[in-house]
Amino acid sequence: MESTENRYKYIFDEILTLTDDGFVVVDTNGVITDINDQYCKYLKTTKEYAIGRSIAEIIPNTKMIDIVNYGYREEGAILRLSEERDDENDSIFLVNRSCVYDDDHKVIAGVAQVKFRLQTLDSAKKLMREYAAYEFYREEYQNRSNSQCSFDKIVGNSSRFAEVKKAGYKAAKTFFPVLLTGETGTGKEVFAHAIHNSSERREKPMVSINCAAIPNELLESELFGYEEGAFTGAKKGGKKGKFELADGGTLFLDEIGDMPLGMQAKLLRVLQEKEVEKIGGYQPIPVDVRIIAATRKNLPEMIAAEEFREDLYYRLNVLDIELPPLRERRRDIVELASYFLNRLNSDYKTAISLSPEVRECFVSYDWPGNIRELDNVIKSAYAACEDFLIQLTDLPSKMVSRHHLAGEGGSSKKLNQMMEEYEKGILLDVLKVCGWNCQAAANELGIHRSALYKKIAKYDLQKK
Ligand SMILES: Nc1ncnc2c1ncn2[C@@H]1O[C@H](COP(=O)(O)OP(=O)(O)OP(=O)(O)O)[C@@H](O)[C@H]1O
Repeated sequence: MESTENRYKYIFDEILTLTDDGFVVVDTNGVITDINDQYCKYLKTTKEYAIGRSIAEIIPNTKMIDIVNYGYREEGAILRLSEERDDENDSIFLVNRSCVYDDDHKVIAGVAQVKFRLQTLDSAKKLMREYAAYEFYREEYQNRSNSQCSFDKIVGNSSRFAEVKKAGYKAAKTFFPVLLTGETGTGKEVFAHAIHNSSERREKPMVSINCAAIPNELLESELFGYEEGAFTGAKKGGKKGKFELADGGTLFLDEIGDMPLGMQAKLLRVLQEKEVEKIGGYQPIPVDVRIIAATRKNLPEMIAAEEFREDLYYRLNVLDIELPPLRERRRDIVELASYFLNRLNSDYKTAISLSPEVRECFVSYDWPGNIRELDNVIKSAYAACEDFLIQLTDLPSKMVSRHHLAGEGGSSKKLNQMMEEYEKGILLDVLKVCGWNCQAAANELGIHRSALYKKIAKYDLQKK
């Protein structure tokens, strides 16, 4: 049976072999009794040579002689082992030194531990810090996108828009692809976010790509990624494509109507196979992505003109949601305008409001740029306004001149005529949406049913 002393010697040797650190042990005279290979390798010596020699001979600037002579310990000291090494980082380490006592508290040896993996530890700490920062921004981003883009936060309560929101909410509860159509600035992107944020995928990323904004030759690498060395200028380590980044979440393909035909074929293949092949890669990567596409183009017309693939259209257009232009939901205009103005008021601690004439002008204007245009008009009027009230003079001249056709320079009768036309338009919209159910339409308009009958008679409104 092994003696206790031998047993510990074997264990001690094994520990010195297994560790990544350098270890050296000296006796009370500073003579090396043990040293492991890791330390020898660094010192460019061998165990056979070092053991039995004074440590000062092997490491000229050693402190181990003091440690055993004066009996103290030192933790976390920075050591620069050799001045001659050219790579400075390679010669700086963290060192723990200590003396060993026997039962009578007499110094019997000195031990030094050199942490060669200092750089690795530092990198790990740096990574941890960066990961914490990344987590912070990820949560912030998620909070912001969740708070700004959920269906209950989307402004607009006209019956036409409420129907569209309902369709969006229903779509969010399925996993089918969604095609969002509508003029520019009608809120397609906002809707895409709301669908993602109301879906089961909300904890996973929603990744967006604007197919019109990316040059054709880059679109493929943006969507599918590439392997290192795939082409001249490819990044070291390659690059993940949007499909991979959106794995488990949603990929928003904005302006899909601008995707070149060649790319449409590749996209179709990915949607069919549910896997992507990186440029320069051989292994297909499985991806689980929900697609939401958007366009302001008329895809059926593009299909007829052979500019858009019909098979891709049917893949994308499982659920079709059309965002109505603002002029078809005039009841939302003032609410949206107030929403944008309140946002500015709260940001800049002001209390600016809209004059009744401005409201009228807004309701009668056609808003070709839709909600985006309205947002911009509010911003420029807010900047231009001198009192606490936004007046017609603060609006872009093209809007006011059209509005003035009805007011200034003419009689008030002309304005009345215009207002009546708009009232007629709103009544027709609401009646249409309510299927000509007068009670429902009156409720929607917030007027009594008899008042609605009078207006129907006044304008001679009829179901076509
Ligand atoms: N219902 C809404 N409530 C508040 N702001 C909205 C709403 N819909 C859209 N917006 C704002 O209007 C602007 C345009 O919206 P968005 O970018 O979603 O439109 P889009 O239809 O995707 O436009 P495009 O086709 O030009 O890309 C954005 O600033 C958005 O925040």
